[in-house]
Amino acid sequence: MTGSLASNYASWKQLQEIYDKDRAKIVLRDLFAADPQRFSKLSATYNSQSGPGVQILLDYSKHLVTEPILQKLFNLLREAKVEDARDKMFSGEHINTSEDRAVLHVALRNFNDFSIKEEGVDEVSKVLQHMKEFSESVRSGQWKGYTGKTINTIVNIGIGGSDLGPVMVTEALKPFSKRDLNAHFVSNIDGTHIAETLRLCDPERTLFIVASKTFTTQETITNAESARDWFLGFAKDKAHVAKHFVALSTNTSAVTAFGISEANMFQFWDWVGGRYSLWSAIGLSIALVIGFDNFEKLLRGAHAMDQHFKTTPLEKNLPAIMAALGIWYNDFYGAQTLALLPYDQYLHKFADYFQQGDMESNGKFITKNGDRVNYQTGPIIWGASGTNGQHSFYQLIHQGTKIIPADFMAPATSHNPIANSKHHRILLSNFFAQPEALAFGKTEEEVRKELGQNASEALVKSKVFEGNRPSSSLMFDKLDPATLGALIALYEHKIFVQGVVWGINSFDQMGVELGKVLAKQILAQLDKSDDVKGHDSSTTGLIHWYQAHRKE
Ligand SMILES: O=P(O)(O)OC[C@H]1O[C@H](O)[C@H](O)[C@@H](O)[C@@H]1O
Repeated sequence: MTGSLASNYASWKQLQEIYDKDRAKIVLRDLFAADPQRFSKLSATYNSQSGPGVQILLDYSKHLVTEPILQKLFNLLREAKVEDARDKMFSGEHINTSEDRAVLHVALRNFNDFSIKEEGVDEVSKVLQHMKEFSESVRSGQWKGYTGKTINTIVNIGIGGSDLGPVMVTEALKPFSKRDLNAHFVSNIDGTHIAETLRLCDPERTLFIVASKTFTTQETITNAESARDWFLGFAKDKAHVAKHFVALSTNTSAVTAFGISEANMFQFWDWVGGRYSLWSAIGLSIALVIGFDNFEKLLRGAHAMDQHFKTTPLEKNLPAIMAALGIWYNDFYGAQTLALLPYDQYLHKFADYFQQGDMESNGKFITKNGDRVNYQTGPIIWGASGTNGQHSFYQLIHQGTKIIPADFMAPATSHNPIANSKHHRILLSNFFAQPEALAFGKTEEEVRKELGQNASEALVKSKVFEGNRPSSSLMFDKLDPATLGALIALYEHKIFVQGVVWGINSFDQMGVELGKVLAKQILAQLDKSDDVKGHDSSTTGLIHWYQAHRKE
């Protein structure tokens, strides 16, 4: 079976030929010199067609592509039937084939716009209403803790998709937050995480949000139980749990078994993937922090991007363009990673968030048909906010031996225009300078001119920047809820398009299971050295070392 492999597409083969034959000719200095219109040709502006107005500029002119290459990349998307797959997703077909599920995070932010027939979709607005009422009651002080005091701290207990989205979004939208409501996020099973967080909490004024799609995740349930024990250590009476614990889940029976009543449960559905769940009840901590109206704007911003993705021809479709460029580097240039580099401190968790979003979605070597791919699939996602990265890892991006495509992003206007916007102007001058330096570098001739005749050969060589290092630049007005919603949806759909081309199922995550199963087996063997059985000598040796050294 090789029918499902992307490398069999005619356009893939043509792209390979171009790469093999012409790549030495793809030089950004020359391409820009030859065409003064390159920026206007290879940039696109997104204007939201609904919801709060959002504009995003995508400049992709500093990429190692020509118009014919782009055309071939779009041919590839068409050959892979991306538009057809997209329509199937939006209509609720069970495109998550291994789990026989629909993939409908778009239904969570749809506001009854597209018609989607799937069980649960008609309940979305009811859950949103529940989230609205609850978040307003907590924020207004109407909701009281067991001693009659208002809530001043929320603790979201969840991991993976039940943690990263709320963490990233609440950080990104801090200017919209209720500053006197503290928000903490506990994810790690390491007892240090919950212990250090509880030190910051007043049991009379803390609300715990247990966020777990399955409500069986070991880390989350263990952390939630420890939080409940801590709380009951003060409150004593189990009846008080109702005022301090709510659950976000698809699993009603496990939630009630934990002791949280159905009235305090916010439901979602199996067609919401964990890493696509911040739009669902999993976003309750977001609604609490920024208010429901802003949460709704986040959703509307994403929905407008959904409309763009659904209706815009591929050549002008931002997610499709970004997906196509990613495939070019990943599969032809052999790039291993994609760096996400936001020049906005509020987006400092953006790369962390899309590490799960992209790598859990497209980190697969088997196609939906069961073939092993003979090409690269999902990239390694990493990054940090600018300008911090410039003082650590950018050296390698500029002069290292690896090709590292990067997405730079920045707002035109800062939420904090301090010192007369001096900071923001310095920040943005770096945002403009880095892609320029990466693309155009500095030639030996330029270095010699700068250093003068007496400079040693070695010094001259060490100061040469080869350039031709590709990047996208994304700009938006100001980071507000709708803009953030659109940006997240943009990357979600980029991931989707790439998964379709590679023929993989972007919506399961079988790869996280094996380690979990082994950990459960090992947990039962940790007490006695004689119990350690069935492992290789390395794992056995490590467990024995731990058993000999532990002091508790
Ligand atoms: O929300 P939960 O069911 O607790 O799942 C939390 C996380 O756990 C798993 O390991 C999955 O790989 C993630 O996709 C998921 O987001």
